[in-house]
Amino acid sequence: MLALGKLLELTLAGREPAEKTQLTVEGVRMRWLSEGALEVRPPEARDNGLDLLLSAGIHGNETAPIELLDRLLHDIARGDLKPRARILFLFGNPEAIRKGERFVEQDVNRLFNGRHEQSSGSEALRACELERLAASFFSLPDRQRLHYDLHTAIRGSKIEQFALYPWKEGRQHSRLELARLRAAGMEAVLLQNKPSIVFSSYTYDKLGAESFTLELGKARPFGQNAGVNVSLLETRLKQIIEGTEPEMAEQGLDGLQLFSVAREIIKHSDAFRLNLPADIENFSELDVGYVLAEDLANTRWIIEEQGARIIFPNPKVKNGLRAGILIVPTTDENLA
Ligand SMILES: O=C(O)CCC(=O)N[C@@H](CCC(=O)O)C(=O)O
Ligand SMILES: [Zn+2]
Repeated sequence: MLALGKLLELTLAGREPAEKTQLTVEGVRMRWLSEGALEVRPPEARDNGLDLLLSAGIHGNETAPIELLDRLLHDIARGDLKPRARILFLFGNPEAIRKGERFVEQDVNRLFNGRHEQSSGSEALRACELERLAASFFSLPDRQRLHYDLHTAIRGSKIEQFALYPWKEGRQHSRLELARLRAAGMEAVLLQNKPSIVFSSYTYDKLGAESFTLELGKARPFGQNAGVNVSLLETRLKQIIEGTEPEMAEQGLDGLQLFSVAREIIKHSDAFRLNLPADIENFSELDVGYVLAEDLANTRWIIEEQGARIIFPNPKVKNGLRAGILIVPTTDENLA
């Protein structure tokens, strides 16, 4: 296998490759761009016009998606997977990946869409670099742009695999992309309804990509991901990469559950209290009238929405950040 196929090994060792560019036997060019960043380019005659950004390890302890990208890269470097798409592989937070932690000083996934400019430290610099790498990758005209930012969650979930679909004023969510996600094993999609500071929102909003955060299961250390079944996603990604994806029925979302955001729960102060058991699962339902959280100055978050569910509850986030998302079921009537 070509040395550049070992991007994960290089990243874990904090090493630069001796050769920055290598060609596979198939004529696929692999180019190391920066720590944890590698571009794959098919021979011109085989290029099908898709630019695919695959990122993982934005949170350093979310290893199943990192292992998945590592396998895809190995296959490309061995010549077993023959890309027709241009691909940018990104391991988001190398320092945190080496430490096996979600982040070192601050959550990289709260530093996009300009937030890194109001901050400092290595993670703010990394968010800036990731924006630059993504912007440069998605700068070629007249090409399709697709970004999957792969994650695993802190806690268990009643719905194991799901996607979050960013929002932009005047832009409709695509039914075809949802059908693609369903085929890739996603059971639910959260349709966002306001701007956000996560990586997928940046590439959706500023770079015009179809972008998604994908949640694939529960976060575990390297080598302990047998419980995270990414086989449908892996098969789909290989098909997207090789340009062999089966036709998607435009209408059929095949039981995909859709949710929208009712409210984001923001932690305003150290007095913030979240009234949920520590082991509560994502997508747990909450009854109307339930006092979900309390904060400074007698602020209370009380459930008013029928069918409300909670995802990503986390009272340990820094003040000013999201400590959970309250979601409600929605329909497919506003899809493009
Ligand atoms: O399990 C959790 O609480 C968080 C899992 C995770 O890292 N999720 C992403 C979602 C990003 C998005 O909103 O699209 C995150 O919180 O950064
Ligand atoms: Zn994550």
